[in-house]
Parts: sequence; C-alpha cells; structure tokens
Amino acid sequence: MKKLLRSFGYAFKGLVYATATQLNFRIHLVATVLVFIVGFLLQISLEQWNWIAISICLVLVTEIFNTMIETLVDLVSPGYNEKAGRIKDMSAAAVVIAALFALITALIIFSPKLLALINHAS
Ligand SMILES: Nc1ncnc2c1ncn2[C@@H]1O[C@H](COP(=O)(O)OP(=O)(O)OP(=O)(O)O)[C@@H](O)[C@H]1O
Repeated sequence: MKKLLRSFGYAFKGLVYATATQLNFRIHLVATVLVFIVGFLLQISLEQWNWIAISICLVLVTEIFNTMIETLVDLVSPGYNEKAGRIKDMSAAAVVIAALFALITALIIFSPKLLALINHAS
C-alpha cells in the first residue's frame, strides 16, 4: 500500500512538472475546464460525455508524451541532430492530431446545441 501511494506521488510530481513547464499543457487544462462548464450548461448526454472524456484524455496524454519525448531527446542528443529534430516534430504532430480530434468532437457535440440556443433566442 505504501509503495502504491509512493508511485502515485511520483506520478503527481510528473503532472506538476508538466503543468509548471509546459504552456501548452496549461492551455489544454484550461480548455478542459471550459469544456466541462459548457457540457454541464448544455446538458449533454452520457454518450456525449464519453466522447468528451476520450478527447480530453487523448490530448492530455499525448501532450505529456510529447513533453517526455522532448526531454528524452534533449538528454540523449543535446546538440543539433536531424533525427532528434524529426522525432520532436513527429511527437508534436501526435499532439496536433489529438487536438484536432478533440476540436472536431467538440464541434459535433456543441454546435447543434449552441445553434438551437441562438435560434431560440432570436
Ligand atoms: N536537437 C535538435 N536537433 C535538431 N532539431 C531540433 C533539436 N531540438 C529541437 N529541434 C527542432 O526544433 C523544434 C522545436 O523544438 P523544442 O525542443 O524547442 O520544442 P518545442 O515544441 O518548442 O517545445 P518546448 O517549448 O516545450 O520546448 C523541434 O520540433 C525540431 O524541429
């Protein structure tokens, strides 16, 4: 049990490090809070919450992996290296793909509800 708690402590330290050092990670966290607020206000369904949860998880996990890969590349290849650059570029591409998936998911879920609200108000 003590060992398990210690492992969670290390994981929490990693999360704090990612939040403190990565502006993009902080932006994703703010976006997560906003999506939660909008989701509650628009009373989205359980299935839609599922898609939102998958999107958020995917973006945060890829962002942490990206930070991890950047740190590892800087460790093993501190100087200029074409392959090191390519690895970082691909890692960043993974975050962009996840973020696009999240954006499209949010558009599919929220735009019909927001449009209905706008139509109702006018
Ligand atoms: N060692 C390297 N050799 C060659 N090119 C690199 C190297 N390090 C970085 N690059 C290039 O510069 C880009 C930016 O790298 P950098 O490490 O600054 O990441 P970043 O996306 O700006 O993240 P962060 O702001 O978190 O450091 C990489 O995507 C890559 O194209």
